[in-house]
Amino acid sequence: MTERDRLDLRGLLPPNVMSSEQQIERFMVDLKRLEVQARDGPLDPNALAKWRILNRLHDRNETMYYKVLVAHIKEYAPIVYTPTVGLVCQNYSGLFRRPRGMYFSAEDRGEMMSMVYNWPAEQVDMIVVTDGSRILGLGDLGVHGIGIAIGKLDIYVAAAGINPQRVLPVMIDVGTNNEELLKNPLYLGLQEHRLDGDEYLAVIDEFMEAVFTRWPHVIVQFEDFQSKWAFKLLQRYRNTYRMFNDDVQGTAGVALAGLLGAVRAQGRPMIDFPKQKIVVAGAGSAGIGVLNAARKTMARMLGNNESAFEAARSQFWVVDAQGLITEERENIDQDASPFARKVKEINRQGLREGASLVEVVQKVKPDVLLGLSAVGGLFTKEVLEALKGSTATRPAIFAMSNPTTNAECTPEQAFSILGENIIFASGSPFKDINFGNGHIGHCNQGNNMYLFPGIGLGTLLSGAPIVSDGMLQAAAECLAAYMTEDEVHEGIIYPSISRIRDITKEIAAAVIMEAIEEDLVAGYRDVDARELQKFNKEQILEFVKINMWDPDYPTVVYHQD
Ligand SMILES: NC(=O)C1=CN([C@@H]2O[C@H](COP(=O)(O)OP(=O)(O)OC[C@H]3O[C@@H](n4cnc5c(N)ncnc54)[C@H](O)[C@@H]3O)[C@@H](O)[C@H]2O)C=CC1
Ligand SMILES: CC(=O)C(=O)O
Ligand SMILES: [Mg+2]
Repeated sequence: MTERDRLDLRGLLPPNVMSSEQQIERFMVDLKRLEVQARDGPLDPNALAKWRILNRLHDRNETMYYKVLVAHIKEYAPIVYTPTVGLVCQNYSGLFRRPRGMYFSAEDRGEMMSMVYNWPAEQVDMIVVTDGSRILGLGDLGVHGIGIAIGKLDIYVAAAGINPQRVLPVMIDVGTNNEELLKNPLYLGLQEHRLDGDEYLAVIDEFMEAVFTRWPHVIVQFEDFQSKWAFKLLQRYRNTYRMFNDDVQGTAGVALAGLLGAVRAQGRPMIDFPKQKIVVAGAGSAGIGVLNAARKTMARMLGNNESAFEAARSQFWVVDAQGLITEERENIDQDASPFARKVKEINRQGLREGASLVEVVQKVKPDVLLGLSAVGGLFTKEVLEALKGSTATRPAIFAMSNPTTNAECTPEQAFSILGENIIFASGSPFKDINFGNGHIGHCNQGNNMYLFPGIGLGTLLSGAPIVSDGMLQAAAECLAAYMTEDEVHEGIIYPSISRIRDITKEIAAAVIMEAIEEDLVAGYRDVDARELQKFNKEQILEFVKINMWDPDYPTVVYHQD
C-alpha cells in the first residue's frame, strides 16, 4: 500500500494486493477454464474468447476498438454488454490482466478526495458506479462487478458518442457477502463482509463529494446496487447531484415505452394504456421503478389528480418471491407497499396474500406479464398456459431479467405455447423465431441500453444540474414514439440495436428540450444557456450530433498535396 501511495496509484488497482505466485495461479485458472469451456461448450462457446480479443484491442488501440464496436454493434453488444459481460464478471478473478477504471474501497475512507486526483484525465463527463451487490441477475459479485460499469460505458461511447477519454468506470468496494468470493484466494476485492447502515452511507457520500469536487459537471450513473440501497441513494442524491439510477429510472423508461408499444400493437390508441391489466413478477429496484413510472403515466392519462392516481393502482398485480403482495403482507417493503392489493379487491378476484404467479395470471387474465425477478424460467409452461386466458387480443410478455439464463422464459417457449399473436421482449438478446410459414416472431430487446446513453448525453449537453423526472419521461416518450405504426403492428416495439446511435441522438435531444422547458439548462462549452434556449428541434438535433465523438484517428501530421 505504501508503494501504491508513493506512486499515486491508490484507487487505480483493485484493493487486494496479489503476490506473483497468485498472479501465476490466476493465469493458470483462466487457461484451464478455457480448456473446460471449449470441451463442454457454454451457450456461445466463443463468447469469452471474443471478449478477450476485444478487450486486448481496447487496451491496445482505443479508436480501433470503438470503430469495431460502432460498426458491428449488433454483433458485439452481446459480448461487451449483456449477456457475456455477466460471464466476464463471474470469471473476473481469472480474466483480470490490466485494471480499468477506479476502485474506492472501505479501506480508503478519508483518502478519496486526494485519490480522485490519481485519475489521469483532466475532464470526466460520465461515471458509471457500482458496489457490485446485484450484478445483472447474478447477485453479489463484489469487486468483480466493475465489469458491468466498463460494459455500460462502452455502450455510452458507442451509442452516445461520449469521448472514451472522458469516461470513468468506478467500483466502490465495501466488501462482499458472497461466501465463495470471501474464500477465493484469487478474489481481487476486500475479503470482508459488506459494510451496512451509516458506515456504508459514509463511504458513498465521501465518493460523491470527491468526484463532484474534482469534476463538478460529471454525471454519475448508479448501476446494479441492491434494491435495499438503490432507492435510498437515489433519494439522497438526486436533488443535489447530476445523477440517476439506471436500474430504477432507465429500466422504467424502457419498460414504459414497451408497454405503450404493446398497446399500439393491439391496435388500440395509446390513451387506452390505463385499461391494461399488468402482472409484474419482481418487486426489486427494477420492478418497482417500472411500476411507479407506469402508474404515473396512467394517472396522467386519466386526468392527473388523486383519484386518477388511485384508479391507476388497481391495474397492477405484483408478485415477488413470497407471492402476490397484498396489504396483509408482514414487514412489507416500503417501496412495494403502494402496490399492495387491497384484501377486499383480491378476495373478489378469488386471490389472496401470497397467491402464486400461476394463480394470479389465471384469475387476472392480464394484458401484460412482465418479469424483473432475476429468476430464469419463472414463466413456466403453466404460467404461459394460464396467459392463454388473457383478455387481450395480443398479450405481451416481457422477460426482462438478465443475463440470458435468467430470462423468465425464452421466445421459443412463449411463441410455442401462446402462438404467433403475442408481443415478446427480453432483457438480453434472443434470435427472432421463424415460424416457417412466412411469418416471424419478433424478439425485442427490452433493455435500458436504449435509454441510459441518451439520458446521459442529453443531461451533459443541456448542462442541467439534476436529472429531473420530466427529462426521464421525455426520454421514455421519445423511445415510445420512435417506432412506426407498421413496425409496431408487426410486433416490433423496440428499434434494432443497429439503430442505437440514431435513437440515442433523438433521446438526447428530447432530454435537452425538456430541460429547456423546465428552465434547467446551463449550456455546454461555447453554447450558453441563452443560445440553447433559442434552438429549435432541428438545431438541437444538430447540436447533439456535432457533440457526439466519432472513433476516427486524429490528424497528427498535416501535409500539402
Ligand atoms: N432489461 C433491463 O433493462 C433490466 C433488467 N434488470 C434485471 O432485473 C432483475 C431484477 O433486478 P432487481 O430488481 O434490481 O433485483 P432484486 O433482487 O432487487 O429484485 C428481484 C425481485 O424478484 C423477486 N423474486 C424472486 N423470486 C421470485 C419468484 N420466484 N417469483 C416472483 N418474484 C420473485 C424478489 O422478491 C424481488 O422482489 C435482474 O435480473 C436484472 O438483470 C434490471 C434492470 C434493467
Ligand atoms: C440491464 C441492466 O441494467 C441490468 O440487468 O441490471
Ligand atoms: Mg443494471
